[in-house]
Amino acid sequence: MGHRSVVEHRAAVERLLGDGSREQVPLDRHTAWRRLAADLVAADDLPRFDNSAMDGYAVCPGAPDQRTYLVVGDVPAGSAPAFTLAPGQAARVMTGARVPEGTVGVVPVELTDARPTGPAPECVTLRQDPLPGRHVRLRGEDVAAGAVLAAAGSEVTPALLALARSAGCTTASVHVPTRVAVVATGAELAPPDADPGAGGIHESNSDMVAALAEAAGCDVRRVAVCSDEPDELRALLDELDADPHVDLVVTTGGVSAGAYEVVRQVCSPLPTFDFVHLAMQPGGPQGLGRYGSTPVVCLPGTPVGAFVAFHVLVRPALDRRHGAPAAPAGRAAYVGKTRHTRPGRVQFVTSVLHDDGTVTSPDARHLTALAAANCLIEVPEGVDELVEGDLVVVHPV
Ligand SMILES: Nc1nc2c(c(=O)[nH]1)N[C@H]1C(S)=C(S)[C@@H](COP(=O)(O)OP(=O)(O)OC[C@H]3O[C@@H](n4cnc5c(N)ncnc54)[C@H](O)[C@@H]3O)O[C@H]1N2
Ligand code: MOO
Repeated sequence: MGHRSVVEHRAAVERLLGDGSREQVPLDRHTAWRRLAADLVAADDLPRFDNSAMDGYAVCPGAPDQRTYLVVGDVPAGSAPAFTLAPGQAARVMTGARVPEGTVGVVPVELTDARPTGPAPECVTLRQDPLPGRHVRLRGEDVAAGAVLAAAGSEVTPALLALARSAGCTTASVHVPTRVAVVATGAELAPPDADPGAGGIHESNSDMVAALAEAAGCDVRRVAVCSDEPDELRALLDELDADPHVDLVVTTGGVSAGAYEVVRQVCSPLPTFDFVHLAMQPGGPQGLGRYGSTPVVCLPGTPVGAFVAFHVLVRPALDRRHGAPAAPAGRAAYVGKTRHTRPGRVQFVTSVLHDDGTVTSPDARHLTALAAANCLIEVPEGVDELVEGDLVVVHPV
């Protein structure tokens, strides 16, 4: 086993996963949270035409003291008035309706003598002057056709969906989700509905890693649990390699120094694989390579190690494939309580970042600490103590 820095291994995972692809997809709710692969450009003006922001009367003012106007038309939303207002004329308009040519301003129905419902009256008396532009939304005032609504790399949020659809966009070029298979290995692992027996445990990594992959924008195609039998893992990897719908396999367990390390037994003889011990804790033992033509990233079996390794090593490569901007180098926080750390390796401590900017770490070996964590403190290699009040770098998880 070689020794490798986190930075070096993260780069190796990025090289292994490579670039993703892009596709043109309908701009609907299924596109939400994906990343744009190209700028999204308005197809239409928004608004598409001058329209009323109020239920009321579109008015073309007459004499300065004129209060009562002839109502020459009635315009519900969705219709296009075929007439033009002359000075001294008004038309009843509904919110969102196209205002007739000649409209100077709109007076809300509440500020007139007209009843809000029923047929339009012949005349209307205004209690407010029709101010120029008042309650009129002008064509293109929000966005002009051809304007960039969101740059490549932006996430398609529900609000961006609303903007883009309103501006007439029907499709978008987005990054294709990486199709992932997750394989948890270990003879001791019992599925949730099985009795683990005397020496077995409740299996948990497979769905944790699958959920992390989905949160990273992946399309999880397969979640499997495999024993420590090399032939069983080989058969499963053969099957996944033959599946054209799998871009990446993530395994957990079976990579350290024991006698039954199935992932290492099956993969380390392959010249395309590399098993290393990273200068990082947890998540130190790691492997990566190609099984056939399929990239495989091998995470350690401890749930905390697998979680941390996914965040620190795999997520950045997925973000890159999915067009997300590179994660910031972390944010600063103050240590809330003094604690020892192990020197000699970079530590990623599952921790809680509080609203007051302090960060505390329950016993990081425990899954309760993992479940409570909202960040990882990155403790540099040489540091053996985090002292209350010290500034540290944290990464949100
Ligand atoms: N002699 C050495 N022993 C170990 C070393 C070492 O360097 N020398 N490294 C330790 C470190 S650090 C880690 S991390 C683990 C990694 O071991 P493996 O990746 O081979 O994982 P396993 O041995 O299969 O399992 C470790 C641990 O996690 C539990 N586990 C495994 N898979 C699951 C799962 N899907 N769901 C829930 N829990 C799981 C498993 O039962 C073990 O308790 O090696 C250390 N040993
Ligand atoms: O590196 Mo292991 O993941 O310490 O626990």
